[in-house]
Amino acid sequence: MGLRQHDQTGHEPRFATEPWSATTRFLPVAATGGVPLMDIVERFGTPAYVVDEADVRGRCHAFRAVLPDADIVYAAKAFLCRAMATWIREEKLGLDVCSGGELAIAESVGFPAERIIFHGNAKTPHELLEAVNYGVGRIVVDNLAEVTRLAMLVPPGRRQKVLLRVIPDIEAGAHEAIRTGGEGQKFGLSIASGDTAAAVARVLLQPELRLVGLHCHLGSQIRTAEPYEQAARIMIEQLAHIRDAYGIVLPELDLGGGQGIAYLEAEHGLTPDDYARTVLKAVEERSAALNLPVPRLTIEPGRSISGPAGLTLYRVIAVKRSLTRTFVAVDGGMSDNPRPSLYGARYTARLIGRRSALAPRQVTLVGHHCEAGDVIAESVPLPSDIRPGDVIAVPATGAYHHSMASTYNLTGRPPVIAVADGAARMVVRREEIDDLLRRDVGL
Ligand SMILES: Cc1ncc(COP(=O)(O)O)c(C=O)c1O
Ligand SMILES: N[C@@H](CCCC[NH3+])C(=O)O
Repeated sequence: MGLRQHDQTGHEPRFATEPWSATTRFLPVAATGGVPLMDIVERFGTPAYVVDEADVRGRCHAFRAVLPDADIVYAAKAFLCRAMATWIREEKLGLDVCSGGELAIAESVGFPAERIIFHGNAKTPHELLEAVNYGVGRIVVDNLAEVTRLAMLVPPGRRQKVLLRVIPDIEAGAHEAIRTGGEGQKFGLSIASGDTAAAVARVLLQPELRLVGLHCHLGSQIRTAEPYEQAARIMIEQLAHIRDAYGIVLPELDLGGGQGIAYLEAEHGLTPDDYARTVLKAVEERSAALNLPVPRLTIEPGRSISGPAGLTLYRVIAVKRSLTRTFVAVDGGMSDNPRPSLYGARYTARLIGRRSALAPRQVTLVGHHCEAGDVIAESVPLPSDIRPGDVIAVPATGAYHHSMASTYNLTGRPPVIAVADGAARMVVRREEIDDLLRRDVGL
């Protein structure tokens, strides 16, 4: 979802779905959603997360179009609620879940179990049991101990399909905290240490488990295709090693997610086209070279499906001109967007609801939390008459915002408002003080 700038007619910005193109940008584009943002502010208040259903569905189609033979599995951790799980189910994608909570949402909308992949580096026995009982299609084994633990939970007469999560030893991702493809981080089985080989041997010894393939996930917010090309080659080589060592050809290869998006106007995301072209070529070439059948591919995009489809609306509470900077403080902050403080993530923002003839000036958009680091965006150009009561929209907040929101300073989490066909509806309600107090059982 892009934000249309104020047009010459002075109309309020409306929702606008950006088609996938060579780049993903927040440039003026034709309005399609038809919901004025100020209507949402008036009906639902601020702060509020807004998600454009058509945009989400369009991004699902875009991946499906370029990878018609692959399983496209949406990574729920990016953004999940019942509405989102329903759209993903209707779009016939799979769902990657990594907790009992995410699985419960999937179950609550009747998400087909076979299309679910269950992840996690420390799945509890209870979570494993829930996953097995629901009949999830694949469980991704992350460590050696999990093999027997899982096998013991599978009911007699059933065989649980598993993938092994392998460390391809590739460094990719926008920040150290979201790089998961190298040695020395907590996810997956090392090839170099022999853990991958040991895990294959262990799984093959368990009649309750059926090893169907390998998985890797390099990291997140990767904006070029090269790391995926490398990963595809390394993973195909691992499939060939397994064939040579055990005489079995594993039919599936899951390359995880991580496709990057644009957060700023000057940035480019990794398009499904570029991603698919590079990965398919690498998989086909390397398979042919090693005399392996081309495996069935799975990918797990999260951010690139929900991220650009969302934005956050805030109300300006205070404007402070210090000696060095102008601070624009809004009614949300690090509780609804922890990404700047966790990963140094950068955002842009727009004034909506009124036009200003004044030239923009660079401001620092900050939240209301009791932390000096509670910054939503640095150096944002906003009109110099920005004032309390104004409404600000921050684009590209559809992934890892709602799902990572906290109640810091006992702030209730914002609602999620879905827009579709010119109408807005609340799909997750605002967290009220009563919700926060309900958990506190007192003395
Ligand atoms: C196993 C796995 N798959 C998929 C994803 C989705 O990543 P992204 O939202 O960057 O596409 C993640 C998160 O990084 C992950 O851990
Ligand atoms: N939470 C991270 C992405 C982590 C992906 C999960 N492995 C972010 O907001 O960028």
